[in-house]
Amino acid sequence: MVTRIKTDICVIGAGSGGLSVAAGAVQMGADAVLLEGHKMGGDCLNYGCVPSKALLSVAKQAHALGGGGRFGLAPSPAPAQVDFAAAKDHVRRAIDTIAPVDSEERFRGLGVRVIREYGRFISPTEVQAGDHVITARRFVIATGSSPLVPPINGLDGVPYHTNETIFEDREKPAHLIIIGGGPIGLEMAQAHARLGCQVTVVEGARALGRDDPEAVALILARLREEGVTILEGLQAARVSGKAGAITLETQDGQRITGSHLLVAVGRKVNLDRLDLHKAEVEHDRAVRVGADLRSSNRRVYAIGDAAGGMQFTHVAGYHAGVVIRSALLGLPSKAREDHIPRVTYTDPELAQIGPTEDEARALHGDALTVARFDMAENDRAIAEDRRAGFVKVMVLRGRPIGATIVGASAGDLVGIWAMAIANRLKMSAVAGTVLPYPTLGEANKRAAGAYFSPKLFESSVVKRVVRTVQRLLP
Ligand SMILES: Cc1cc2nc3c(=O)[nH]c(=O)nc-3n(C[C@H](O)[C@H](O)[C@H](O)COP(=O)(O)OP(=O)(O)OC[C@H]3O[C@@H](n4cnc5c(N)ncnc54)[C@H](O)[C@@H]3O)c2cc1C
Ligand SMILES: NC(=O)c1ccc[n+]([C@@H]2O[C@H](COP(=O)([O-])OP(=O)(O)OC[C@H]3O[C@@H](n4cnc5c(N)ncnc54)[C@H](O)[C@@H]3O)[C@@H](O)[C@H]2O)c1
Repeated sequence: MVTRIKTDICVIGAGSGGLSVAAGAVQMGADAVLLEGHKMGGDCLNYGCVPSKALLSVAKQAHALGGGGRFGLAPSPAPAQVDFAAAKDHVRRAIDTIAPVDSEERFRGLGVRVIREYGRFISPTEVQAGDHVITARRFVIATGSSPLVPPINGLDGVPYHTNETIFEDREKPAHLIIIGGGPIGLEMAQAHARLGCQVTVVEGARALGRDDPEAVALILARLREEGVTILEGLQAARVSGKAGAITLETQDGQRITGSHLLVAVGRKVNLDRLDLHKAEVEHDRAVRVGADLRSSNRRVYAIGDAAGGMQFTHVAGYHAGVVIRSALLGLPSKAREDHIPRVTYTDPELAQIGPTEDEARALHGDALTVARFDMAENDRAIAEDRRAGFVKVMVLRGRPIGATIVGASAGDLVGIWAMAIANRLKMSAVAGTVLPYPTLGEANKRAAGAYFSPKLFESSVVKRVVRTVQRLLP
């Protein structure tokens, strides 16, 4: 028998974006229904950010154990003796520790009606989930994305991992072949290499191809030093073999044999189950939305990965805020992308916000100034021997529009530029901030200082003024 529910807001998908909308909605007094067909917490908690960062952290510890020699500590064997299954226990513990925050129980407690079924539109104003039919004033599609599995010859005949299975596997791969040198491919490459696996990355174009080439070169050099083989400009064309002995053949005929295979070639938005045509919601590879995140059906919003822009947890959370303002308060609300940072958590980390140097030069030509500071000159980086990297800031008419940071803790360091760009602050706001010494964060202030140095120290006008003032002073 069908149960009919009427609500203010029906959220489809309980991942990073959907959970934030549902929690915000009930806490602000709206009635909300939340649909989830699979695991509460979505990709980030179960198959994405959390397990990948947990595995990277074990790998970092293992790597550190092998690197004491340069500090005069008795060197341990490198790589450290790794209990791979125990590393996966750490991954599981991290997920289990966070899971209650995203759980059905917590959301029911907040007052959200949670239905553990996949939802599909049956009309422009109704969604069916199991034997529930939900009529809502507003719908939010927050269905996320899944690993894209490319049509590589033979792939369906061999066992392979995606991000949905690799974190579960407790058996240490002797040789992991990774198709795709994007953030997933490279994070997993470094994690596995540091845990004692042989790793080969096969990348069809350029690894981390959307990022600043100078920063990427630094990361690839580090990965190669650590033993990762990275083959660029080689499309995977065919795979064959069986568990434990998988051969990948590239388009130009090179053959690589490994024990395990990870496919990490991008994402496919989860739209298949939604019957979007019944809701008159237009889509291509994602739901088509405007800056207000509304689709062709004004009652229906799309957020996070489903909205087709930047695919990050913090973007899904930011979208949730935009939708809440519009759907709950009826206020005009638009999403921006210019102030959104992204970070790849290799070691060194790579953080980017706004355009890269090349992109900014193409957009603004001679009006652009690039301010830079090398981590090698940061006292804390020297003290800790973490000197690789730099801060580069793209500046237009005195305001930062982009930043690239590569180096230790780049993901944390980029925060100050995220704040500056989000609030359209001037470079003087960063240059004029006093930061504690010695911190890596001072590199940001020094980059801002580098922007002003030529104006201050190479200006004949400044020199003339100072000389005049000095003559007049008693
Ligand atoms: C390996 C990996 C590492 C990552 N690392 C990071 C990182 O470090 N930092 C970062 O910011 N981002 C990272 N990401 C990206 C991040 O995970 C996603 O951008 C984020 O999870 C998107 O949130 P979302 O709410 O759009 O979708 P999701 O979190 O994927 O949630 C969507 C939910 O909708 C459900 N669903 C789908 N269809 C339906 C339906 N019809 N009815 C009901 N429920 C449905 C799904 O089961 C899922 O639970 C990573 C991704 C991967 C794969
Ligand atoms: N730290 C983070 O925030 C983080 C980490 C992981 C993933 N993510 C999110 O997940 C998204 C997906 O990551 P991803 O790494 O899977 O995708 P991606 O699209 O960023 O990279 C995939 C790579 O695979 C290559 N490729 C495609 N087909 C190929 C083939 N047949 N042979 C060889 N190479 C091929 C592409 O050239 C590309 O470089 C990211 O863009 C990001 O939004 C974020």
